[in-house]
Amino acid sequence: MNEAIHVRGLRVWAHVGVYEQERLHGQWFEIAFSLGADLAATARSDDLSQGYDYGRGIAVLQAQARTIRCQTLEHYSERILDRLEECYGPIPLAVELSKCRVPVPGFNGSVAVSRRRRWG
Ligand SMILES: Nc1nc2c(c(=O)[nH]1)N=C([C@H](O)[C@@H](O)CO)CN2
Repeated sequence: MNEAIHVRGLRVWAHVGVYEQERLHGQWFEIAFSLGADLAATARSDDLSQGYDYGRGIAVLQAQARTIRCQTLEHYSERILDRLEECYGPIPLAVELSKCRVPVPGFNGSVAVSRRRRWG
């Protein structure tokens, strides 16, 4: 993929987790997503209507986070890709979804899954 828009650091509170407590109380996630796209038209014209507005993707994922209920990062990332595809059409998409504080005793790191559709 030669050209892309990268959105990083989108933090959302979502009710996702294998444990019932995670789904009940919710927790922080961080989303990074990329839109594989030819940016030349917007670059030449300086006209966003000829390209991809990353603000729309941010807004749809913020809205999704408020309502989604599921167990695994894998499934949540699939649903994120579904939403981005609804928003932008069948373009190359990539997402990295991180759980910011993982409820595993003695572990203070984060975990992430990365997924792609139509990407290289
Ligand atoms: N492959 C995965 N493994 C686990 C997940 C997950 O989403 N994908 N989630 C959990 C729990 O929700 C975690 O937060 C604490 O154990 C466990 N393993």
